[in-house]
Amino acid sequence: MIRPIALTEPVRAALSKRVDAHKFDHGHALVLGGGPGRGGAGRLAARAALRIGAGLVTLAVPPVAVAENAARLDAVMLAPVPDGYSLRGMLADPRISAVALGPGLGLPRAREMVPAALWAKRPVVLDADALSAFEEDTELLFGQLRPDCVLTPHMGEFARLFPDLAAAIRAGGDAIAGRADAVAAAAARSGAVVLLKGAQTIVATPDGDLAVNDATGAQASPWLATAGAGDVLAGMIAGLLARGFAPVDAACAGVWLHAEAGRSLGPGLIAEDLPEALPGVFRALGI
Ligand SMILES: NC(=O)C1=CN([C@@H]2O[C@H](COP(=O)(O)OP(=O)(O)OC[C@H]3O[C@@H](n4cnc5c(N)ncnc54)[C@H](O)[C@@H]3O)[C@@H](O)[C@H]2O)[C@@H](O)CC1
Ligand SMILES: Nc1ncnc2c1ncn2[C@@H]1O[C@H](COP(=O)(O)OP(=O)(O)O)[C@@H](O)[C@H]1O
Repeated sequence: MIRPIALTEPVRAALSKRVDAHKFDHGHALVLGGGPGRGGAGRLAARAALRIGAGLVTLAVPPVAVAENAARLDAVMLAPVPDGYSLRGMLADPRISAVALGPGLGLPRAREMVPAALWAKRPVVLDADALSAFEEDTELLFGQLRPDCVLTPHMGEFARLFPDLAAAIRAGGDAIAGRADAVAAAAARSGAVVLLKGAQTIVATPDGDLAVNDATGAQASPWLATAGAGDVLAGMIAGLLARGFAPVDAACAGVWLHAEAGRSLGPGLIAEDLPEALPGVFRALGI
């Protein structure tokens, strides 16, 4: 049974901020960024995590990328994190309540940083290079995953981690039922929440919850097919995890708000616009 993703009243209520709360009540998201000249994707994710309401967001980059990022960031904080050892040290701070990595990370840095991020047993979003880096050894990745990890592949990344399931999707003519079965199987196999992106985005949990956000027909948002839109989604989900949302709720609410931001902007949108559209989306929801 596949349920449609909707923004329920409890989720809407959880998105608002209590009048007497302070920033640490809303969590601290850590986003890993890539090297010089590859920083855009991480910055998009970090900005999205902050806009969706995480109290603090830090972008952790290789020391050689600090100058580039310092010139581009204000509200998002910046930390030099050279290697996995250094990341583990940062994650000793229990106030860091969620981690996102993959966008723009590069495959070698992803291979080093993913185990360090998972070691800390904090909710984690794995996207882009954090998924592709394990194409040759998926069992190494799956052996470290937990139900509070959210994997956010597009179809190309999904095929790298689950080639047989991607083949089954293709064999079924890319029909929604076949995609849903494949994502459910991927969640069961990996032990994590799996979110397969696309015009119809599917979310599955290891224990069998299955949901779809259908951005076709009246809900179409075709201008989301633009570079960096997925990096923004990863950041939104990380921000919600940092705020304490359950993994499946963070994934579903993130997809819903991302699509709504896309619809509110319409033709001409680029990835940078999506986090900036969230205040308008929240206003329309009465948040
Ligand atoms: N502004 C930026 O800095 C951006 C950086 N990006 C980063 O660039 C790196 C490479 O990511 P890419 O996803 O571009 O490239 P990848 O090579 O990882 O994946 C793209 C490949 O997958 C295939 N594919 C199959 N189905 C697909 C689907 N539904 N959607 C997308 N691709 C599909 C494509 O044909 C292509 O061959 C990542 O680190 C990513 O985060 C991108 O996110 C784009 C924006
Ligand atoms: N035609 C479409 N209609 C609605 N949403 C789309 C469409 N194409 C892509 N998207 C959404 O846009 C985002 C694209 O992410 P992704 O493919 O990872 O791009 P990138 O790697 O460039 O960030 C996903 O959230 C996906 O669901």
